[in-house]
Parts: sequence; C-alpha cells; structure tokens
Amino acid sequence: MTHYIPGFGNHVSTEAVPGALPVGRNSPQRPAFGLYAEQLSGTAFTAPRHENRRSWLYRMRPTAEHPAYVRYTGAARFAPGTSDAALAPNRLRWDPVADSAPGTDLIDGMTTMLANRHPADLEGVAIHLYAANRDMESRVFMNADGELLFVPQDGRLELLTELGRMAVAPGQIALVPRGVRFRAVLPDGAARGYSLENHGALFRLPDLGPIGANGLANPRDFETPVAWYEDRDAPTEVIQKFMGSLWTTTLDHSPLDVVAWHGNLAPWRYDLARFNTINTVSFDHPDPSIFTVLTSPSDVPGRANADFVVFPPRWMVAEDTFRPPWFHRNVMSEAMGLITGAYDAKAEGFAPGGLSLHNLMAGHGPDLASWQGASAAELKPHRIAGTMAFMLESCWPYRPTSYAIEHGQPDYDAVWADFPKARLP
Ligand SMILES: O=C(O)Cc1cc(O)ccc1O
Ligand SMILES: [Fe+2]
Repeated sequence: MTHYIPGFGNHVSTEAVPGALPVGRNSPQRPAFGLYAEQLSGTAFTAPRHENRRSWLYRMRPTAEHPAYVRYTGAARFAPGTSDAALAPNRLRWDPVADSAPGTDLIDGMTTMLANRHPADLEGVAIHLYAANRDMESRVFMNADGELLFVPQDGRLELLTELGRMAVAPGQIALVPRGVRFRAVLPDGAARGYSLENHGALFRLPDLGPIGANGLANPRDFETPVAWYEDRDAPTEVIQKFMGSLWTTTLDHSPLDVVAWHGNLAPWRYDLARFNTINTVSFDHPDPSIFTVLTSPSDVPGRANADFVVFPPRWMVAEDTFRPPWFHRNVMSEAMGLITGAYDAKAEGFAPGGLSLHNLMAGHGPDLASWQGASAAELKPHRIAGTMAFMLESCWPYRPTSYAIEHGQPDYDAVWADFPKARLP
C-alpha cells in the first residue's frame, strides 16, 4: 500500500529511510549515508515565489553519472513530429488505436496524435494515445519536453517514479513533472489511455472568481506519493524525450533511487469523481470553462496555453434551454477524449478511447441525432450518468501527425449533414 500526502502544490518533506532527509539545509557537506543532493527545477530559479516550483532529491547516485544518449529507434509512432504542410481546417475524429503487439510497454505503445508547438518553444501541448501490455521492467522514461498528464481509459497504471509510486485507475488522472524518471507497470496486464504533454507553464488549479473559495477540483483531493526507492544494480535503460525526439542510454543501476525528497515539484494523482461540478440551475448552457480541472496559462491573461476540462456525471435542469453543447466556433482549439460512457453532443462514433479535433473557427456542436433528441426532449430534471469526457483546449491550433491524418474516421463531417433549414414566416 502506497501512502499519499494530500494537497496541491504543497511543500512536502518525505523520507523512505529515517534520517535520509537533511534538516535545516538543502545541500549539507556530507548528506546522510553518502546520498547525493540534487535540485530539480520546474520553474526558473527567479520565478516569483508563488510560481516557483522545485524539489530537492537525495539519491544513491547522482543523475549526472550517465553515458551519452543515442537516438532511440523503437516507438515509431511516439513523437514523430508534425509536418509543416498547410494545415487543413477540417474537423477530425479517431476511433481508439488498435491493440499493440504483445510485449509492448507504455513507451513503445505511445502513438502521438496531435501537437501544436515545438517543445523548444516552451509552450503548447501534445496528445498521445497509449496501448500497452507489458510492464517496464528494466527501463525508465523521462520527458525533458514537459509534464505528462496521464488519463487512463482502460486498465490501471502503476507509475513508479523517482519521487514515489502512484496507482492510477480509469477515472483518475496522474501527473509526472518534466524530467522525473518513471516506469509503468500494468496491474491488469494491459492498459490504454491518453497521455497529455504540456510544454508550457505548469498545470495549476484555475482561479474560482465568484464561485468563491471552494469548488471544482479542491486542492486537498490531489495526492502526492511519499518517498520510495529501488536499490537495483542491474542494467537499466533510460529513454528520454528531448526536443521532440527519443534518446536512449543505459545505466548500471536503476535511477529510481531517491531515498528522500522535499519541495513542491512532485507527481500527484487525482480522482475525477471528486470534481465538484458546478452548472446552471436556471437556463442556458454555460461555457465549458466551468468544468476546468487544471489550467496552464499563456502570456495573454485569460487565454490558456491549455485547459484540461472534464464533462462529469451531473444533473441537467435548465429550463427552456437546448441542454447539450451549443453550435459554436471557438477561437481556442479543442481536442477531446472519452474515458467512459457517451458524450451528450455526439450520439454515435465518439467511442471511449477515441479522440476528436475541432481547431479554431471550425463550426461544431451537437451532431444531428443529438440535436434532434435535445430539441424534442421534455425538460425534466435529468441526470447524465456514467460518463466522463475530457477536453484539452489550447490557444494554439493542433496539427495532426501523419499517423493521425492517415487513420481518421472517413467522413466525420457527415455527422453535421442534413440539418433542416429554418422556415421563415
Ligand atoms: O465542443 C465540445 O463538445 C466541447 C464543448 C462543450 C460545451 O459544453 C461547450 C462548448 C464546447 O466547446
Ligand atoms: Fe467545442
């Protein structure tokens, strides 16, 4: 049983071996037991205090001790880059990716679908789908290109990170900060889901404005694992994603050897069932920003580099209202996934594990069947149950990878065909 520390962005102190964590200083002349002190930054040294995120790690060997990285040639569909060709304004949708070949771990089982900035810009996001059926045993992964938000859709993940172990089931999400090495084991033998990569400002909880001091995702429901380490002197491959390419090197030991750490840059998990959903009790369908779990701001106030938004089970009670999402054209770009159930704007074709893309100014909204149903429905209080969709909304238009372009559903536009014309008096 792993233990977790509740709270978002807290300053945590944790040690797996009593006495491993220095008291009163970060870098003593001789850390306990011959451990090595290492600072891991998530923000610039000079970031304002309320933004500043870093942790101090006390490890059995320094990270600096490693051979040169060479290009990794596995994981052909992971981080291939997107083309510079003209980006079509078309709406796109994808079925879940096919099962991976037996023996595929989380890293080799990644398929990058969408990306919208180069990692070197330190802005933008990428969306990967994973389908894995093998534990990472003697290798670990590290993403220098951004933090990774895991959204399991089928099968649990156990993420063994440098800073502790997290069990993550579908319905929960988990974040691994930029640079933190980890390996994933699959308690159910196989796992599928989404991995959302954020190159930009670190995900944080949104401001609540007039909602007040409580609501949406509450900080106490985020859980950070306590320190944990493995003392393993055996060859361990480190695969690193750096500036959009994959690289590999091999150590003679596991780098998951952090015995103690303190700081406020740390992995966490969160159960989406804890999301305090707020919605209208009068009329109209509010903007989906009421469902924001996490936001990564851009340099423009109010315009997110990325918002992670969920569409949870909820009561729909609005009077004289078309209750599902309205027709709209958005200056932001919308990528959506589905964890379970059905999404109220799409009657068919948007399956759990699937993905859709509506880039900026693409007209979209309810498909014909959802529009017909909601236009005719009796407006009793109605509970939307057993569903969890999510959106990664970004100010940067998404580019599909060539795999994504080749594997889209053939005629997504048809879901908006044949709407009856309005009849004027
Ligand atoms: O397009 C979508 O399905 C996502 C979405 C949902 C909603 O409730 C309002 C706007 C919006 O973009
Ligand atoms: Fe939308």
